[in-house]
Order: sequence, then structure tokens, then C-alpha cells
Amino acid sequence: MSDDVVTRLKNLEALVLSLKEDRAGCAGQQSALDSLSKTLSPLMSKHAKDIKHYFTLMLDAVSKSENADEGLEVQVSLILSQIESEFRNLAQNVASMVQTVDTQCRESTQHEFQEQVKLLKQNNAEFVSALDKFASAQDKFEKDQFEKDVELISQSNEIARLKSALYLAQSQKSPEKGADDANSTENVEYFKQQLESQKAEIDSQKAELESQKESQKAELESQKAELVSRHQEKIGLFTAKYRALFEELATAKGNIRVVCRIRPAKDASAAEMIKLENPEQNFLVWTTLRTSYQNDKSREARDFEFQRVFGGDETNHDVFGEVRDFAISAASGRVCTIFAYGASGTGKSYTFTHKDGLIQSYIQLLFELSEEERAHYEYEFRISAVEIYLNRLFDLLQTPANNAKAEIRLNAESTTNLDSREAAIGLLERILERREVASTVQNATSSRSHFILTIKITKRSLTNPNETPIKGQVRFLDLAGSERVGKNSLTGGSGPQQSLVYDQGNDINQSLLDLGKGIRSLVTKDNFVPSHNLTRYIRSSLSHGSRLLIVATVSPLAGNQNNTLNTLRWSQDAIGRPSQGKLVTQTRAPESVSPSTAGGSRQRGTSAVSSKTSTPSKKSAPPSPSNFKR
Ligand SMILES: Nc1ncnc2c1ncn2[C@@H]1O[C@H](COP(=O)(O)OP(=O)(O)OP(=O)(O)O)[C@@H](O)[C@H]1O
Repeated sequence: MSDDVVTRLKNLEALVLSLKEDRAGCAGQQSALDSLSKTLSPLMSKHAKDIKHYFTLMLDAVSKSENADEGLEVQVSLILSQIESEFRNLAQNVASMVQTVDTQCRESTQHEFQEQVKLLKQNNAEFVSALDKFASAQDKFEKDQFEKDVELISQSNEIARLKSALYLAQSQKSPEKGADDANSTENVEYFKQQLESQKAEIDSQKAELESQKESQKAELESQKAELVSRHQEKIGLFTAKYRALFEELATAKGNIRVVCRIRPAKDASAAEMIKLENPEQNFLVWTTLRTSYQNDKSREARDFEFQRVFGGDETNHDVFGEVRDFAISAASGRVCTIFAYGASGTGKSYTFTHKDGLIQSYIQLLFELSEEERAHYEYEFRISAVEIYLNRLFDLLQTPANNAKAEIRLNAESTTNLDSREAAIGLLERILERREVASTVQNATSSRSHFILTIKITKRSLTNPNETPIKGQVRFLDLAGSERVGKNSLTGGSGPQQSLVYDQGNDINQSLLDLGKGIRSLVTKDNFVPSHNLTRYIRSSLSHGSRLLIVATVSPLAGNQNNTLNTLRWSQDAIGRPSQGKLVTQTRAPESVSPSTAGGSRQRGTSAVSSKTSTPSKKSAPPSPSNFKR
């Protein structure tokens, strides 16, 4: 087929050449024909070559295509015949053009000849476009061939499927052949099995995916748990370091501490009577509190020593800051006790139970600690509240019907769990109300009894069940007022009333004496046998390793000097310091307090007394470890 086209083209070329020869004599047109021939001839032969090349490619492709069927061949033939007809037209055009040239050669005009040449060129362009078409037809053919391949593959699959279905149908239709029946059943079984196995495979893939998903999830969970545990470990380490620092600080401060709290003074001249000597306080240097009181003959200045003195401008928060470590020590298994000791109205309750009081702050801190460590430890808090009056114990958690106090034997107090900070604060309020009401019923003021609130802490390891639980406690003791009571100092009525006041005074003195001895025995390590129920009840607070804080509360009120001195003396005595304080100097009694000193500032650390005394102020040496630390 291709040869035919090439032959035709060659013939066409030959025709042009012969035309040229025939018209050799035609003057004027000879050169035009020459140039036509020169242009057309190589063009024709080039295109002929191209066409031949494309045809070869195409036929080659067709012959190589194993799957080529009849339809494909028809398609190719169609394309080729289309191309051929294009060339045929072209050849005709050229032939007619040559014919025209030939005619015009005779009656020629220059103009017409040029027109014909133009036409020739146009025809030539058509020829080129035909070639382009051919090229794109070839592209299409290749694409079609690919699609055809795909189609053929799917068709062959479909055919296979149809064939087998047909086979199946035929074999089922066949009435006479048992073997075919068997085959048919086999086939059905086979397809069934195939289906089952495919389903099983899909199921197993699904299961595998699920298990991969599960294992990835487990892996992620374990990574997360590891991160959390590392994080908690870090927190744990940090907390442990923090605790250790607190313990160090607590040890440096000593197991027995004594501080003084001065109630804000209403009376400026009275404020002059209790003054701080060394303004810059820190726990390594004892603070000197100087009292300046008029006695019968003269004005007397005495120095008392405390690890810290809280002035009238300092808050409960400041006091808590000094003994915060007690909560941490208690959570680490120690028994920590805070005593508030002072005359009635000096601020003991304010320090302990005002809305930002020490008890509230400790409750808050204990719950914070349990929250911080909840990944490793389970905390349990149990509370008890007892009042001791005339050596008798009353349980403030119990509420007898008659609204009286529930008297109990030693160690028979009830306890209750504290589940949350809010519940604990609510319970505290009820206990305090109970204390007030019951006091009236018992005809005793709160300052005539000792009030003891204990929070017992049990800390159990969650990670190691074999670990022994840690047990500690924080105890608050609001001691009975230190004001002097007795036949000579406070009559408080006559008859039974006076006798009661006398008994109260005696009991308070005896209990405080016993308590003082108990505290001192911790320093001296003497054998101590308690004689009062107060000391018996708080025995664990006086055992080895326990921590004590005495907060001596004083109020700089005119006429309050005996109560103040009484408080200061008891607190000094309890820790083995000279109970009378250190006599500084004796001055003449002033006529009156001058306005400049009367308006003495309440600022922490000011020292009006020292400026008036001849002895220069001095700092005390820190307590010797053998005396104040165990
Ligand atoms: N640091 C202080 N700042 C402000 N007010 C205070 C301070 N200390 C005590 N007060 C006030 O002084 C009054 C008496 O205080 P508080 O009841 O605490 O004394 P108390 O020593 O507990 O007395 P009592 O032994 O009779 O119960 C209260 O009104 C209290 O609010």
C-alpha cells in the first residue's frame, strides 16, 4: 500500500519533469518551470520518504500487536487510505496545475503565471497539513493501541469469566452426564471456596490492620505513660528536693522554736513598752524584745529572746511563712505542734483561726501536698478536737443532746476524716462554734481552757504496697490564758464563783508548769512523767524528733504589763532561757511620755526603747545546737 503511494508520487515528479522537457521551448516560462521543478522535486521525495517511514512504523506496530484483531487492522487501513486519498488529491492538484501551466505557457501572461504559482504553493501547504494530520493520526493510533490493549485485557478477563459461566451453565444443563454434574458441583464448590478464601483473606487483613492499630495505640499509650511517669518523676524529684530543703531549714531553725507576736497597739504610749531591738531579723540570729515597764520604784528594761518577733503590722500570712515547713515535716512523718500562749485578748484565736489563720493555711497546704503527690501516694487526714478544762477532757466532735460538752477519757477522743479542704474548713467552723457554746454552758470562758486540734496524716504509697505507711500529725494548741488568777490577783466574785476561779487558776498554773517541764525535757533529755491531762494528752508532741513552735502572744495595752511579762517568762522558761529576761538598766520613772516618743511607729524593727537606754542594742548569739536542736 505504501509502495503504491510512493510510486504515485514518483510518477508525479516524473510528470513535472516531462512537462518541463516538453515545454523547453516556451520562452519566458522555462525558468519558472525550472524553479517549480527544483522546489517540488526534493519536497516530493522528502515527503515520500517521511510517508514511507510513518507507514512502516504503523504497519510494524500492527504486525507486532499480538492482540490485534480484525477491527484494529480495519482501523489502520482506514487511516492509511485516508492519507492515500489526501495524496491522491494532491497529486491531482499538482497535475492540473501543471496542466494549467502548460496551457498558459501558450497564451501566457506574467500575472496569471504568478497566480498559478501561488496556487501551487497553496497546494503544497495542503500537502504539509496532510502530513501533520498523518502524524497526529499516528499518535492517536499509538494511544488507541494502548487503550485497546487495556480493553483487550479486560475483555479477555470478561471472556474468561463468561466462558466459565457458560461452561457452568452448560454443565448444569447437561441431563445425562453425572460426571459433568460432579464437575459442576466441584466448580460451584471451587468458586465458593475461592470466595470464602478471599473473604478469609480480607478478614485476616482487616484483623491484621486492627492489631496493627491496637499495637500502635498501645505503643502510643506506653510512650504517653512513660512521658507522664518521667514528668512525675521530675516533679517527684523536685518535690523531694524541695522537702529536703525544708527539712534542712527546719533543722537549722531547731526542733523547738519560740516566737513572739505583738498585737497591733491601740495605745501609742503602751506600744513604747514592748519594742524590737534588732530590726533585721533572720532565723540564725535571735531577736531581742525589750520591755520597758514601770515598777514600784523605777522604770525597768528587760530583754527577752525569740527566734522571731512579729510586730503589729505583720499578718497571719507572715507568721505562717515562718512555720510552713511544719506541714511538710508532718507529711514526712513527724509530729509538729504549735502552741499559742498568751493572755485573753492577745490574738491567739486570731492567729490560729481567723479566716487566714494558721489552721486554715495548714489545711490548705496539706491538701495541696496530697494533690501534688497523688500519682505516688494516697493521703488520709483525720481530725480530732478536744478541750481540756480543770484537767477534764471534752470531745468537741461529739454533740450531746443537752448541748453540753461530751466528757471523755484520755485517748478516747473521736476522729473524723477530712475529705476536702472545703469540708475541713466547714468542720473547723462547727468545732469553734461548739467551743463557744459549750464554754457558756460549762460556765468557763474559752481562755480558761486548753483547746487542742489535731490533724493526723497517713500517707500510703500507691506504687509500692509493701512500703510502710508514713504517719505524722500537725497539732494546734490554744493554751489557757496566762493572766494571773488566784485569790490575790483575780477575785472574780465570791463564794462558789471565787472558789471556781481559784481552782481554774490553780489548774492552769499546774498544767502550764507540767507542759513547760515536758517541753524542757526535750532539750535536757530528762525523763519526764506528765502529771496533768494536758501533757498526757499531747504526749506524742513531746516525744523525740517532734517539732514544737511556741507563739507567745502579747498585747501592748496599758495595765497589761503583768500579763505580758507572764507570757514572756513562760515562753522563755519553756525553752530553758532565763525566765525573768535580762535586766538591761534601771532608769528613773519618767514624769510623762513625751509626744515625740508617744507617737512611736508600729513599723517592724524600730527601736524607741534602745534610743532611750544607755546600753547599746546588741544581737544575741544564735542558740547553741546542743540546747535547741535535737
Ligand atoms: N494581729 C492582729 N491584728 C488585728 N486584730 C487582732 C490581731 N490579734 C488580735 N486581734 C483582735 O483582737 C481581738 C482579740 O483577739 P483574739 O480573740 O484572737 O484573742 P485571744 O487571745 O484568742 O482571746 P481569748 O483567749 O479570750 O480567746 C479580736 O477582735 C481580734 O480580731
